[in-house]
Amino acid sequence: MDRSKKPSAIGVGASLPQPSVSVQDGLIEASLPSGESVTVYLYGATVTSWKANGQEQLFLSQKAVLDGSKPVRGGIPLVFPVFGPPPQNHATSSLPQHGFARNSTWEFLGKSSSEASKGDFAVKLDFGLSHTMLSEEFRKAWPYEFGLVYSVTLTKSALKTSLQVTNEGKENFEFQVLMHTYLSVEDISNIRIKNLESKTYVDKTRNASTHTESSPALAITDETDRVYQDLDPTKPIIVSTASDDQPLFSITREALGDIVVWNPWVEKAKGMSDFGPDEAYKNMVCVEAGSVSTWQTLEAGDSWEGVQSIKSRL
Ligand SMILES: O=P(O)(O)OC[C@H]1O[C@H](O)[C@H](O)[C@@H](O)[C@@H]1O
Repeated sequence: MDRSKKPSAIGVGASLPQPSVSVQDGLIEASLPSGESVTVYLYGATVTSWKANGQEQLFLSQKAVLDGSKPVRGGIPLVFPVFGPPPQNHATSSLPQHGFARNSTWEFLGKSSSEASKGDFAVKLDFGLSHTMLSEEFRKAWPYEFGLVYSVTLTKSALKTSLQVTNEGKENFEFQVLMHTYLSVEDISNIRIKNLESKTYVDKTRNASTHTESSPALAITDETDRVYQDLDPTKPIIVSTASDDQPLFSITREALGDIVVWNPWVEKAKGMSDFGPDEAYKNMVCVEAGSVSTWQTLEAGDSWEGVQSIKSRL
């Protein structure tokens, strides 16, 4: 008799559904028994899909390039160590727009899972990037010894992304960081963004002029590219529907005091070769948690951590 095939009490227990993680061809996928899932490319450690409540929550352009030849247009690209075009006469001056994190290949450091209560799982995926892993071009352009650990945690109710930056060298460096989240929405005209009222913002569509937000519920009706500054990270940014005031997303942050709101609208969308279809600007809004209005200085040996947590359809 083949005893190895005999069912046992332990065997029955072990067959209860568990989170699963698959790793193949530069792609990590995790899913929970309750149906939520997340997909992360090693290229850029870019989250490209997050499914919750039976629906995709992130926008990914149909023309997004996924072969590692350019940053992914959609999902959650990571911006580090500079946001936007680098300033002149700064340590980041020779880097491309938004730095190198989104266009470098990260390593998968591993997974862990926990069960808060019966059947309520969390699965965490960790990714790493360090100085020696960069291309020669990026290493030369930003010669600091750094370590990044990016953790993506999927639970039934939320997707949490946290980035830890460590200065592993002997000299201080300055950085900016941003989680460039492309949220998927059905119809941009029915979207309102709350909890920005009375905050100062820089409008990049109007010569980087400074304004104060007057609206309690921001509507996107044109090209929008604003950097809201000095928010209370623990106060959630709420993305809701205009028609019935239903909350779609709630975004809390730790140590990420700025929020960028971006929608390319008609002309800019047409002008991006990797954005498509042209009309897809109606189905996305970027609400990007970051620390970009000033520079973080990291002393030798020190670490810093920024966290974003997105809940969907509360
Ligand atoms: O085209 P990318 O380099 O991906 O940048 C896309 C967008 O990112 C951010 O939201 C910036 O505020 C925008 O100014 C920029 O256009």
